[in-house]
Amino acid sequence: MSVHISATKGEIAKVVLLPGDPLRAQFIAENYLENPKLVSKTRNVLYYTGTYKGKEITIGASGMGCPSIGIYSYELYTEYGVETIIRIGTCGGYSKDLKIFDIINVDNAASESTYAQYAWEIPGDLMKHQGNAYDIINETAKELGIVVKNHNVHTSDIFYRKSEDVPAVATKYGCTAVEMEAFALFANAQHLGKKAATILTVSDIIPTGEFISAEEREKALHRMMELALDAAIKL
Ligand SMILES: O=P(O)(O)O[C@H]1O[C@H](CO)[C@@H](O)[C@H]1O
Ligand SMILES: O=c1cc[nH]c(=O)[nH]1
Repeated sequence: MSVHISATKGEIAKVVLLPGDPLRAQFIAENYLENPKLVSKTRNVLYYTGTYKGKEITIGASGMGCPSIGIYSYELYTEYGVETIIRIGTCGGYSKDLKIFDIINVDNAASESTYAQYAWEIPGDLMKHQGNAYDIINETAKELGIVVKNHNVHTSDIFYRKSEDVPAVATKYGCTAVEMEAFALFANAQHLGKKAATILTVSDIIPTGEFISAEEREKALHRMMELALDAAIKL
């Protein structure tokens, strides 16, 4: 039991899939895991452990933003012995070159966030994915015939903003899309010597204003879910 997760130590698997949304975690667990067991519901942030193709996997939520994923990923790595976290999230495309439902396997997350600096004294505005999960996701995508884009993304603290211009840090690193957690996840994993990857489905195209509904964000991300699960069983 940690401050924000009520599971007992043996109830969390070594590999955890981490969407932002607790109801997406519940949907994946109930539709893909064999014998899913609810192991934590502190603050209504749901964690389930079950098996997928015979391997034990935990699926839980990170909440939104660097502070929230910073807490959950730190407790999972340090209090539950988790070795790998794969974030499975949604993102907004900065250009019309991306299409709704495109999938990105994040190489680097660029951010204005002070999280890495102030938490772990890791300087700079770019954090890389950690360990071999990224490569395994790419290999698994090939096997499943799923097209993934290996892009840098922008991790922002901001969802709504005044200016429609692409923020400078995103331009600096060629980020094609924006989300809100990968930077802090990668920072925690680097500091702790753990593995972390982030797979994102494009849910909004910022220049055109296209977007998918909250229900689709919860349920219609099947290819990303299958990719993450089939990669997770190799980790
Ligand atoms: O769909 P999730 O995983 O929550 O990810 C994205 O969606 C949320 C914003 O709507 C932020 O958490 C952002 O990173
Ligand atoms: O952070 C996010 C996630 C989805 N769509 C956005 O525009 N931003």
